Amino acid sequence: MTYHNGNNGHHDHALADVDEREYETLIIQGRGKLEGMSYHSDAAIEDAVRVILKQIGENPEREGLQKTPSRVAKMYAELTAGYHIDPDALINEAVFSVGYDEMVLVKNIEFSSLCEHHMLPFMGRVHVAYIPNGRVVGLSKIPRIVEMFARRLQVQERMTVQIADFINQRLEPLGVAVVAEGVHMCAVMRGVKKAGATMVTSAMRGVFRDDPKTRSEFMAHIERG
Ligand SMILES: Nc1nc2c(ncn2[C@@H]2O[C@H](COP(=O)(O)OP(=O)(O)OP(=O)(O)O)[C@@H](O)[C@H]2O)c(=O)[nH]1
Ligand SMILES: [Zn+2]
Repeated sequence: MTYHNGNNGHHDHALADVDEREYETLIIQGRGKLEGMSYHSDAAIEDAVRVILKQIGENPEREGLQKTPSRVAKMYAELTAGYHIDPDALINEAVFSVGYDEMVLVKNIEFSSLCEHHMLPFMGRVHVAYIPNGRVVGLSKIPRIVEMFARRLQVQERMTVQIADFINQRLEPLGVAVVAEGVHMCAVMRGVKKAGATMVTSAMRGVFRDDPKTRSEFMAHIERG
């Protein structure tokens, strides 16, 4: 839909210059992968950033800001690349049959994401454990799975659950545990301004949910740092 201001056919604001179909195409062009692909800029995002710059009282044409709209557009392509990752390509058949049924734990996986409420970063660490049921996944794939769900607009709870459910579906293990610890810039830089507060979320599936001993073994591992 386009909006006209009614007098000379000019649009009210820059975003309205792009109709919806065009806008979708631009979004698709703007997508990026986590690596191995350059990020394209997105004209509609650039226009929107120029509007924001003007509205906060800045001059988008001044030297330091001239390239900012295209930088921001590329930045969003990178920070939201997780929407466009193909989970099958990510796993790349790196699921192996192994007769190992003890806990596999990958801890201190760093993540950064954007909160969906303010589009400000939240970042921290994720710890992932599972107990295989005949199948294990390539070690590097666990941080990649975390990235796929972090590089979207998120709430930390949903990111945590998505990581757990994805591993649960792909490996059908005896259990999965995911704990995320995040610091939210929307609570640090603005609003309540609580710099020291960390949010901890968890998702437990299978034996981690049903068996307190397995769960506390996992918690003991991650509390050790
Ligand atoms: N549960 C949860 N809340 C989040 C997350 N990221 C941001 N929030 C919160 O989402 C809430 C949005 O609340 P609103 O009252 O709609 O927004 P607001 O007026 O900006 O709120 P304040 O931050 O309290 O100033 C805030 O309490 C944020 O701290 C997250 O990952 N999980
Ligand atoms: Zn927020």
